[in-house]
Formats: sequence, C-alpha cells, structure tokens
Amino acid sequence: MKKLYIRRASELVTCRGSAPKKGAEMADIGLIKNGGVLIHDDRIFAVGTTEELDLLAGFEEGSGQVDACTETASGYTVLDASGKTVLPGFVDSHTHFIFGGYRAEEFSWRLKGDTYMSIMERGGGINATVGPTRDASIQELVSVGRERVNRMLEFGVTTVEGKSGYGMDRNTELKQLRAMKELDASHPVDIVTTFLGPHSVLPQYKGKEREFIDMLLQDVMPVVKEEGLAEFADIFCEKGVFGIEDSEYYLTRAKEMGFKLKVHADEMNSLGGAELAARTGAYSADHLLKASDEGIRQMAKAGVISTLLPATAFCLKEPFAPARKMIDSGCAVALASDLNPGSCFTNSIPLLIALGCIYMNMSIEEVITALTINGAAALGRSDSIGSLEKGKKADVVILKYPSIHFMPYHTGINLVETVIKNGDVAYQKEWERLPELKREN
Ligand SMILES: N=CN[C@@H](CCC(=O)O)C(=O)O
Ligand SMILES: [Zn+2]
Repeated sequence: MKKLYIRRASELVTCRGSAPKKGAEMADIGLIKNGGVLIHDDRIFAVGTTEELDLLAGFEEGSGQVDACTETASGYTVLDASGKTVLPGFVDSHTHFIFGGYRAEEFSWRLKGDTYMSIMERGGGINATVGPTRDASIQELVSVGRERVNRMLEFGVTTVEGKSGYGMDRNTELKQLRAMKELDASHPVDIVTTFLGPHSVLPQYKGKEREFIDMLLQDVMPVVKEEGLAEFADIFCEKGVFGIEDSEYYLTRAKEMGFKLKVHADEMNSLGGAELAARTGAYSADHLLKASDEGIRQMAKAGVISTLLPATAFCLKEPFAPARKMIDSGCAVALASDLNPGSCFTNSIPLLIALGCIYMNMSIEEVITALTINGAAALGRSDSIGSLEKGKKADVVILKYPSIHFMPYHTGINLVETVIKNGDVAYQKEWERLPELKREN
C-alpha cells in the first residue's frame, strides 16, 4: 500500500459535514490549525491535528522519522506542510472547454460597446464556434482539451465539468463528449460530462426550436445515454434562445431518459429559469445574474445549487449575480469558471476568489465552500470529493502561504504549490526556476 502523510499544515481546510452547505453553513469550513492528512493509496485515511495523526501513524516527534519527503519506518512518505495551507482539490463545476477555434474579435467588439446578445443575433456568438468545432478531428479536440486541463490542474482543480454544445448535430455533439471521455481516461483531472445540445439556435431552426429539441431527444440523446457519454443534460434558457416552455419540455424528457439536470438560467433576462430549475429538480441553475427573489426562494427550498460564474459577468461588464442575497436566503452557492470561447476565456481560480470576495460580498470561507464541496454537490459527487474526510478521494491542494486569508489578499495570484490527485502528486510548482542569463563580454 502507498502511504502519504501531509503534516504540520498551518491551516488545514476540511469542508467536512453535510453537503451541499446552504446559507450560514457555507461559512463553516472545518478549519484545523497544525493539521494533517493521512492518505492510503488513492483515499483519505484520516484527518486531524498533527499530534493526533502522529500517534495514529506511529510517529514519535523528535525521533528523526519525520523529515520532509523521507520514507519512514511506518511506511509513510512525509510531506511537510508547515507554513502552508492545505485544502480539498477545487471543483470547477461549469465549463465549455472542448471547442475548435477562437472568438477573440468578439471580445474587442464588446469592449467597443456591443453586447453578447447583439453579437449572437447577427450570427456570431455560440454559432460562430460551431464550424471550427465540426471541422476539428477528435484528436485535435483531445489535444487542445489536454492543454486546457493542464492549466486547470496548475490552479488546483482536480475535477472539472465539461459541456458539449458546439456541434448541434449528432456527430459533433458525440465527438465533443467522446473527446472528454478520452481525456478523462488519460489525465489525472476527473472530467464530468454534460450534454448541451440546445445551446443555441442555428439559422435553419429559427422559429422551429421544438423541432430541433425533438431531433436531439430522438437522434442524439439515446446514443449519449447508451454509450454513457454524459451524466447531465443542460439547456441555454434565455430570451431569444430557448424559452421557458421549450426548456421545460426538454428538461422533463431528458430527466425521463435518466439524465441529471442543469440549466443556464436567468443570465441576461429574468425569465423564470431559477424557478424552472426548482420545478424540474435540477442539480444546479447556473449564471443567475437576473434571478428573481421568487426564483431564489424556490432554489433554496428545492435544494437547487446556485452556480455563479462571476468571471463571465466581469468579462461581459454585467452586474454580478446576487450571491449575498442567495446565501442569506438559504441557498447553496457554487462558483465556477465558465471557461468558453466567447463570453469568458479564463480558468483562473484566483480571479473567481477575487471577484467573489471583493464584488460579491462573500467571505473567503464561503468562497472556499463554493469552490469545493458545493461544486462537488453541483456534480452529484459530494460523497466522494469536495472535502477532506475519511474515505474520500485523496484530492488535495497545498498553497505556499500559511492562511486562507492570503487567497484574496494575494489578489489574482496563483498560490498553488502542490496538487495531489488520487493520492499522487500530479503537479508541483517550481517557484524560482528562471533561465540562466547569459552575459556577453
Ligand atoms: N451562455 C451560454 N453559454 C456560454 C457561453 C458560450 C459561448 O459564448 O461560446 C456561457 O455559459 O457563458
Ligand atoms: Zn455555460
């Protein structure tokens, strides 16, 4: 058995307890000073103070057994985390990271005053990514996806959700999902897949949205189900895209087929997407910039996770989702990057931390909960990831600094030093590796 002991962490964040964490529970991150984690193979064996775990591991302080990274008599490899913060691996629970091409020009147009929806109406936006994604081979999608997931791992992400939705035909939707499955099998980061066929309306389906949805339900989703290509089904419920009736029709049938549900809801307009998510029993409603008070109340009551995507609001120069109101109303809030080729091309966890704390009035404890256990719950995985508790996957992040308060304080800076995935070191930062400067005489 492979045994690892992370020892003497200045602050160890467990996020233990029931999940998801709602309302005031979000501030309780189960912090242990001078904490440690014992890992056996790919699972967490014990979590506690270093004193408690030394006893459990058969260590004697001062015996010389506990030097950093040495094999010890009791078989543990020791990782000395003194002066550092240890957290559960981050869960990025909403992304669109598999696609072909780029849309950099749209960002410039928006800087000059165009809106996301006006660009979409004149043929840009999501539809503009369809051609390059259809043209890309599965190996090209896997290769570019691998680079993106590598970058996520550097930020401490150990599980990521990825959506289809840039094919909107049978072959390309399946190709996107298969690319993610191939990556999942060959990369340390776990990938949870979502079918998002109804992501936009192609010109030939304008005014015939129901026909398009029926095509997806009949021709594509049975294959997705049969091959186990996606666990969740999602839809872009928005004015000018898919309305409430079409969205409810799709979600109801997707649920009957055995998919878990997610909804892109109330992003640009208050359409009743949050209420729809509550009504259909969705795991999460995502975006929610314009969620109504009634929608917030219903999400809290139904236990729908409010997945907020502040980097998207930031890039679109839109007001942030009302995180404070949601938490104070008893909602469980998750934060995710929404990495995509159009509205938000970032996978930066430090940016989410900064926006959450500075602009959304969330405490750093609430932000940590939103990026770990509540993200895990939004993916239906809170029993296996999202917290440091006995029996869970050993997905652990170690930060260079001694306290969680460095996370917003070192604004926008990646503090991740080590990432452990399934008990193995998957990423180790080399802080001071600079090239030798050559001097000409
Ligand atoms: N809003 C809908 N879908 C994506 C954007 C996708 C794109 O613009 O390519 C989102 O969640 O932000
Ligand atoms: Zn999205």
